[in-house]
Formats: sequence, C-alpha cells, structure tokens
Amino acid sequence: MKIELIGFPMFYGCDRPGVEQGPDKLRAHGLVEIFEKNLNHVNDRGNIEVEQVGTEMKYATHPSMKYLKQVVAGNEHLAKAVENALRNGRLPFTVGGDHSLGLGSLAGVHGATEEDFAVIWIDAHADLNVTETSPSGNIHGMPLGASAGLGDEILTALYEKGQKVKPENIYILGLRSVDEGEEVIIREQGIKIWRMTDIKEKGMAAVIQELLSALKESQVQHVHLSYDIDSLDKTLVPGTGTPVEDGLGIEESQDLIRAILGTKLVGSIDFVEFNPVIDRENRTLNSCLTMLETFAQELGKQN
Ligand SMILES: NC(=[NH2+])NCCC[C@H](N)C(=O)O
Ligand SMILES: [Mn+2]
Ligand SMILES: [Mn+2]
Repeated sequence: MKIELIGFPMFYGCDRPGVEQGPDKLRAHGLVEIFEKNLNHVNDRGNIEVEQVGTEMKYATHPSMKYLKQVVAGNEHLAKAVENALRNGRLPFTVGGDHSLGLGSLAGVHGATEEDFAVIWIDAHADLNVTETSPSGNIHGMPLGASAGLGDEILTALYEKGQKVKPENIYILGLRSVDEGEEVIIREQGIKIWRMTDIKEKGMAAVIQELLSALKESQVQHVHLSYDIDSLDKTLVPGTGTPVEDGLGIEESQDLIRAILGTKLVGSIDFVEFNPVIDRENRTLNSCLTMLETFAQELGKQN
C-alpha cells in the first residue's frame, strides 16, 4: 500500500480562518511519521497551492456562495493531484482544510476510476446543500450534493462536467445536524444514512454490519472515505468550526474506521476540519493524532 499525503490548506469553504493550518500543524506533530511507522511507502507531496485573498473577495463571484472562485480553483488543483496519485497506484490521503475539499477529491477519484465507486461520508453534517438550501453560503456544506450532480453548475462541473458519484452509492454516518433542505435531498435521492440516533439505538457493531452488507451488495470496487472530525463528539473536538454534541466516541470511530478499511476496498481518503487556532488544550489535536494512528495501522495491514 503506497500512500500519497496531500495537504489542502483552505478555509474559504467554511469562512473561518485557522483550519488552513490543519495540515502543517499535523505535520509538526508527526503526521508523516505516523504513516511511515506503519507503511513502507509514504510520499508527502506537500500542500496544494491555494490562492490568498482577503474578505473583500467573499461575495465577488457569487451573491451567496462564499469565495466560490477560490474554492473552485483550489479544488481543480486537488482533483488533478488525487487523480495523479491514483493513476500512479497510490492511495491519496488528503488532509484539510475544510470539507469543501470533497469536491476536488471526488472529482479526482471520478477521473481515475472507470467504474462506479462508493463514498462513505463520516460527519455530523450531510454536506448535501445546494445554493437554495444552504443556511450559511459556506461551500463546505455542499461538496457531497455537488458531487452527486445537484445544484449549481459551477460546482457540479468542477474538473469535469457532470455527476461524480451516484446517490445510490453514497453512505453517510454520524449525522445529527441536517438542514431541512438536506432532509428532502436525502429522501428524494434515496441516500443511505445512519444518524447518531440509529448508532446509539442499534450499536456500532450492528450499524457496521448494515454498512458492509450494503457495500457488498453494490459490488463497487473502490470506496472513497471522507472523514470529518466533527463526527466525533464536540467534547473531543473543540477545535473544529462546526462542533455538534452527542457525537461518536473515539472507540466507536475507531471500530468504524477499522471495519471500513478492513474491506480493503478503500482507495482514497479525506481527513478534514481540524482548526488548530480554536483548539483547547490540544484536545482536538490529540483526537486527530489518535484517529490518524488508527488509519495508518489499519492501512499498514493491507501491505
Ligand atoms: N463540513 C462541515 N463541517 N459542514 C458543516 C455544514 C453546516 C451547515 N449544514 C451548512 O451548510 O452551512
Ligand atoms: Mn463535513
Ligand atoms: Mn461536519
């Protein structure tokens, strides 16, 4: 298993500075070494270039989608990097930055894979908004919807025109903050979800079984795993822009990650929304390092 680490230092998608420091903060605390300890081939290709602009650019390209041009430009670069990594036989592991990077990541996966692939989105939020349903205008609330071909063409046509992933191949886990418009999209598109209430009711083991059997049935050969750290309970991640209570515990999250990676179908990963500037007592940093260690260990078993 060869890993390509990609940093995506962007805050434009969440409109909250600090999250762009996530990749370098994690590097300073051993990100690369965590992977090297567990895997033979790790290439840190550094950070994707992100244009630096001031707040006057927030609504310069669109009346409600913030920093639209900058988000699109950065994600076009990311898509290329992800596609290249996959074509070179590596697993792209993209570290954010805000979750708008799902746009570039999924576009890159779509570019490199011939067949349908699945997306597992672990998140307190659905990130399925379109311009009309978004309560904030923050594009990090839209990447999954746009990748499914919903909403404004500027986002759906990013990197390549059209839908990147079929709604029937989307699985969201950890949900507990879903906007009204997103609820409608989930229903209409038949997107498979497990809310925190489902996880608490059934237990993580049962949810994992449901997820794995649905995946198996779909027969996809590539799974993209997008991990938003705000899926964890807000007490574990004070350093994230949109924390939500009643989230996953570390062990639950580790069980889930181990089971998903255990399928050996995961070919690309995102790790997003760590904002070191608003962290408290390094709680979020430590949660991130613990989870990254779990990712690395499990990927290491795939040799
Ligand atoms: N990737 C995230 N943390 N997304 C949070 C999105 C919050 C809210 N649903 C919005 O669209 O503004
Ligand atoms: Mn998210
Ligand atoms: Mn989230």
